[in-house]
Amino acid sequence: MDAAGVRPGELVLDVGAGLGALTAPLVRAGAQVVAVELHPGRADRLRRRFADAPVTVVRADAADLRLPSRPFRVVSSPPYNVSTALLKRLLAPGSRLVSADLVLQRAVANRWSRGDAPGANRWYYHYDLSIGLRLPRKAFTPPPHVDSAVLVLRKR
Ligand SMILES: C[S@@+](CC[C@H](N)C(=O)[O-])C[C@H]1O[C@@H](n2cnc3c(N)ncnc32)[C@H](O)[C@@H]1O
Repeated sequence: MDAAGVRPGELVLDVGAGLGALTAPLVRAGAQVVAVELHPGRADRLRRRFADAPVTVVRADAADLRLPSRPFRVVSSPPYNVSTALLKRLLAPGSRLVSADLVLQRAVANRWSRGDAPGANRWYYHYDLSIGLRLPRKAFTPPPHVDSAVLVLRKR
């Protein structure tokens, strides 16, 4: 969250919002948040938890996301199995994405930051991609089988 540098009033998507671990600090930073969550029970809990906050909860598949028509940022820890589909969607022509800070499987984040992802060369004209915080598996409960890292995208 600190590294993302979200400012008050910015529109931020939290994709795979879970129970709101990132949604809550985004609200504290003053963001207008769209929390996307596929699981119906978690989406309901998010709605209840953020009923009085500037949070819109959308029950949707991250791989099939409708993007905002105005500039937006993404701060998210999405499910690993939709990482590639989500990145392609965020970087598709016409996207108003300004920046993204995504917790991904480290190998996937490294591949994208090296420009070694399918069709990746296209977006290097428009975005800088780099590796941010490295997160060991023990940073999560329960620990996954792989390490993670934040893939940082910034529009040039
Ligand atoms: C890795 S957890 C992250 C939860 C929370 N953001 C956090 O940092 O603790 C991913 C979340 O994505 C949700 N999810 C799984 N598949 C999804 C999909 N296809 N679209 C949207 N959300 C999905 C899961 O239900 C889960 O809550």
